[in-house]
This record gives sequence, structure tokens and C-alpha cells, in this order.
Amino acid sequence: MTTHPPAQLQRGSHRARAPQDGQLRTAQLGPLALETGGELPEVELAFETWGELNSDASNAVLVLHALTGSTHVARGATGEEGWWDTLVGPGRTVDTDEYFVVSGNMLGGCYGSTGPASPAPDGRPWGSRFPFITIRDSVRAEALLADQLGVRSWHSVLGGSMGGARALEWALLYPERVRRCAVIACTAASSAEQIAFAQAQVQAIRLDPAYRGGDYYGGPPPSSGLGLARRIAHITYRSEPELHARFGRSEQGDEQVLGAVLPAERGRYRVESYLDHQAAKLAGRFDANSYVVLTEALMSHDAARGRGSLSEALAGASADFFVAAVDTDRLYVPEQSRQLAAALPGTVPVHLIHSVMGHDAFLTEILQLDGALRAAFFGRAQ
Ligand SMILES: CC(=O)SCCNC(=O)CCNC(=O)[C@H](O)C(C)(C)COP(=O)(O)OP(=O)(O)OC[C@H]1O[C@@H](n2cnc3c(N)ncnc32)[C@H](O)[C@@H]1OP(=O)(O)O
Ligand SMILES: N[C@@H](CCO)C(=O)O
Repeated sequence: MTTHPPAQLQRGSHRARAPQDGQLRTAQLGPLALETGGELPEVELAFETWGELNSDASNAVLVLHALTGSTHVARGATGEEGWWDTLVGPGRTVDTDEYFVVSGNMLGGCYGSTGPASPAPDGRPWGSRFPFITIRDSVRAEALLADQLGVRSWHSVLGGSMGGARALEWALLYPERVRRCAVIACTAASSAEQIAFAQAQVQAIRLDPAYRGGDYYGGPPPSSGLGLARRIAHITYRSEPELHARFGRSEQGDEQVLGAVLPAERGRYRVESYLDHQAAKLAGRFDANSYVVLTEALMSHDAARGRGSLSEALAGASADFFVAAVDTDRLYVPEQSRQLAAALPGTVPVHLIHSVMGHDAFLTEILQLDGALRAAFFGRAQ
């Protein structure tokens, strides 16, 4: 679901797109020491860029994706739709005629960065041997990517959901490298309930017999477990009023129920069909091990870990902050964004996105963020 900005949001004439705009590339980062010990040898990080770094390297913007997102934030040379097209592109608020936009695939992911499906030093996929990684590990890898791209300090780092956790960690691990930081639909730390929902998803995957402890490459993938994980997650990404208004109690009725585990005497509710579709769609595009690794990394998210109280931890950040929440988000509830904002240095308001959608509104209602982000971060001065 993509919305396009109204004509008044589009400005001026645009430069020709650089051939590398929106093209998936890979940086070789070498070994990476991990927060909980050990190291990953020969880390690769997938990334895309749009626009050009200016002569004093002051115009770089980092955009960080959510749990199952990719680096394809905006259209590029191929014209393929990006997940934040509304916000990022020529003439848009994050104007790629003006800013050098970078997006990195999370360490452990399955869209090009080193992850469980990548070959370990012995040539076989890491599988069950892939180490536990944290949000901070991925941010350290992203900092090595920034070094390679010649970006000493970011004009801004923007992220929603898991991307927001990475954005916040950027501001804390590298305060001198982040001038502005947007934490959207995310908290200072994963809460007990967020960990609980995440654990149920991880268990759904691990209990799929096809998972084989994580060493399923070369055989059938644990699609049932991954699909169940997505069902659990997707319910938390949407609100009760949205599901009620869209599906109510109606039956799907217009299809065969292929392979569904249902009593013969009933058909399928539309909402079940919808969740089945979401499950199959994710199972078709995502690696179950990566889902586990990224979910466990998000469970570990805690800005205060090893840094004292939350206020003490956040006092180390020197960026200007932008915090936003979705009013109907039942996973990353607005109150948690208020607690984050209150603990940040200075006075940081919480921008509320109004939507029936729930958590996913940070992806689907981006027009609402547009003006607020433009006012906060994307005036002329860099
Ligand atoms: C490499 C990559 O592809 S990464 C892609 C980028 N992805 C990300 O960044 C992750 C974040 N993105 C997302 O999570 C999602 O895409 C969102 C939140 C932006 C939008 O969610 P969507 O699933 O597209 O929206 P929505 O809830 O309206 O679902 C629409 C889908 O449900 C299907 N659907 C709707 N009702 C029903 C039903 N009763 N029965 C079955 N299917 C149904 C629609 O046909 C549609 O299918 P499609 O996506 O295959 O076209
Ligand atoms: N729909 C998003 C939500 C996670 O924040 C995703 O799949 O990444």
C-alpha cells in the first residue's frame, strides 16, 4: 500500500538519477566483534544509496528498516517501488536531489547482509551456528559502512519500529556522528509484552519440525512456523477496530480452503484468510532463521543496558530528537514513546500519527509524518 505525496510536496526540477540510486550493493566490512562476545568473520552489509554525498559530507541521511523490511526505501534506477517512497525521493521531504540517502540491511537479515543463510568459513550456511546479535552489533556494522562511504556524521538517522531502535542506538553509540535522530513507533527498550509476543513467534518457528534446529538449508524451509510467527506478529501490527471494520465476522466464501486445518462444518472467516495470506507472503520472501535472529535482536533492545538509568543513558546523546507514535499502536504504545521523549535531554514532543491502522501506520500513513519531519529536520540548513 503506497501513497504518493500531493503535488505541493514535490519541488523544483530534478537532477538525473545516478545509476547506483536504489541499487542493492554490498560492503565488505571484515570481522565484527559482537556485544556478547565472539566475532563474526568477514561481515558483509547490504545497502542502497540515493543522491550524492556533498563536498563537505554534511548531507548524509541514514534510513533504517523495520523487522522484515529491506533497504529499498525509495525508487531508484530500476523504478521499483520503495517502502518510504512518499518521504524519500527527488523533490520529496528527504529530497534525494539534496541529500545523500543511505539504507543498510540489518546484520543477520536475509536481504543481502551476512545472516544465518550466508556461508560460514567452512562454506556451509551458518544455520544454527549463527551467533546471537544485538541491535548494537548491527549499528556497529552500519558505522563501518558509514566509514567506507565517507560519512563521518549523519545529517539525520531515521527509523521506525526496529529501525527506530537502531536509530536510537546510533545516537547513543556514536553521539558525535548523529546530528538528528528520528525514533518512530519505537521505545527505549523492548517491554515485557513486546518480548512475550516475540517469544511466541520465535517458538512457533523453532517448534516447526522442518526447522531442524536451524539447519534446514537444502531441505524444506519451516514455512508453517514462520507463517504462524507472522500471524501472531501481524495481529499486533494492526488494531482491533481496523480488523473489525475490514473483516467483521464475514466469511471468505469465494474460494477453496486449500490445506487449511479447519473443521469440515465451517468455512473460513475473512480475517483468517487474510492472516493466511500474510503468513504465506512472508514465508515466501523471508528466511526463518533471519526472522529468529532479528526478533531476538529486537528483544534485546534496551537503550539503558550497561549505561545506568534511562535518563543517564540518554544524556549521552547530543542529537536533536524527533519522536513519533501511532495513536492506535497496541504493540509500541504511545505512552512508551512519551516515556522515551521525557527521558531524552531537553524538551522533545511526541508527534502522534492518527490512524485506525495500528503499528503499521508508520509505513502506511507516512504523509502524516511528512510535514512534521520536514519542519523538524529538513529545512535548508544542514
Ligand atoms: C524485498 C521486499 O519485498 S521487502 C518489502 C518491504 N516490506 C517492508 O518494508 C516490510 C514492511 N511492510 C509491510 O509490512 C507491509 O507491506 C505494509 C504494512 C506496508 C502494508 O501491508 P499490506 O499487507 O500490503 O497491507 P494490507 O493489510 O492491506 O494487506 C494487503 C494484502 O492482503 C490481501 N488480502 C486482503 N484481504 C484478504 C482476504 N480476505 N483474504 C486473503 N488476502 C487478503 C490483499 O490481497 C493484499 O495482498 P498482496 O499484498 O499480496 O497484494
Ligand atoms: N510490517 C512491519 C512491521 C514491523 O515493525 C514489518 O514487517 O517489518
